[in-house]
Amino acid sequence: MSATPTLIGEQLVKSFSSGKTRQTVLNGISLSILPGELTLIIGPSGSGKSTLLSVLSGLLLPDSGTVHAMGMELSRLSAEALDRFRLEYCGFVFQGFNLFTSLTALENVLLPLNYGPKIDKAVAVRRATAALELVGLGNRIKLRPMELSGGEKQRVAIARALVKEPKLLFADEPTSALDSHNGQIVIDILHHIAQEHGTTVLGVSHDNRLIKHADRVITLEDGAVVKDQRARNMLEAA
Ligand SMILES: Nc1ncnc2c1ncn2[C@@H]1O[C@H](COP(=O)(O)OP(=O)(O)OP(=O)(O)O)[C@@H](O)[C@H]1O
Repeated sequence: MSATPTLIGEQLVKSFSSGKTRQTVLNGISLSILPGELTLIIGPSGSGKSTLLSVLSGLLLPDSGTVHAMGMELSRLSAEALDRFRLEYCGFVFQGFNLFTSLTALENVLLPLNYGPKIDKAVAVRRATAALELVGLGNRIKLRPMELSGGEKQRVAIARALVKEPKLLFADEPTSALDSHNGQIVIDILHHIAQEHGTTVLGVSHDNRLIKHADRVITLEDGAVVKDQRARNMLEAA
């Protein structure tokens, strides 16, 4: 594989204190994530998956170790530069959709375009519509979240994350609120985005049914990587 990693974590350590106890959640993790692939981090509850995603996306600083994203070392960025980095390069999809209930699908997807360089309203509407078409919702752009199914809401959330064409797309449990059919649609969309747009897509899931849809699966246990497999090898092992 000759692609240059877009996301590199080196010796990442993160602990949380609660009262007098201190829990080490990331135990010196090193990993490199490639563009154009859907990489899935799996592992038991509490193994550190969401914490790792937060550290790799700059939402959380590690106690020690470094994250290089798109060639920048995140711990060296000021708070403002880190905000700019996330606005410019990152899209986020979460389990709970986080849509504004009073806004239509189109209005929800338009929101991120209000931040960053100003663009013409007609251009913004065209881009938001294209993002909704990409997730198969071109005919539902005027509907509000309560008129959409869970799977459709998550697809709106993906369109909102995609509208700024992020280089890095982070998805934390994107399918856990969905039934298996809708979960599969969502993971197929994430896979498609990685392959067709060269986006680095990094997802976290405890849903083992998603494994076969990923290009690469990294397994965490107790804050350490215990397995790192490519799809080809997983099929051969099956
Ligand atoms: N902000 C925090 N303060 C204190 N402890 C935290 C915090 N965030 C996470 N933890 C603890 O860190 C451990 C790992 O949490 P994390 O959410 O990363 O695990 P996970 O593998 O994503 O779990 P799940 O699959 O249940 O979502 C857990 O024991 C959790 O309680």
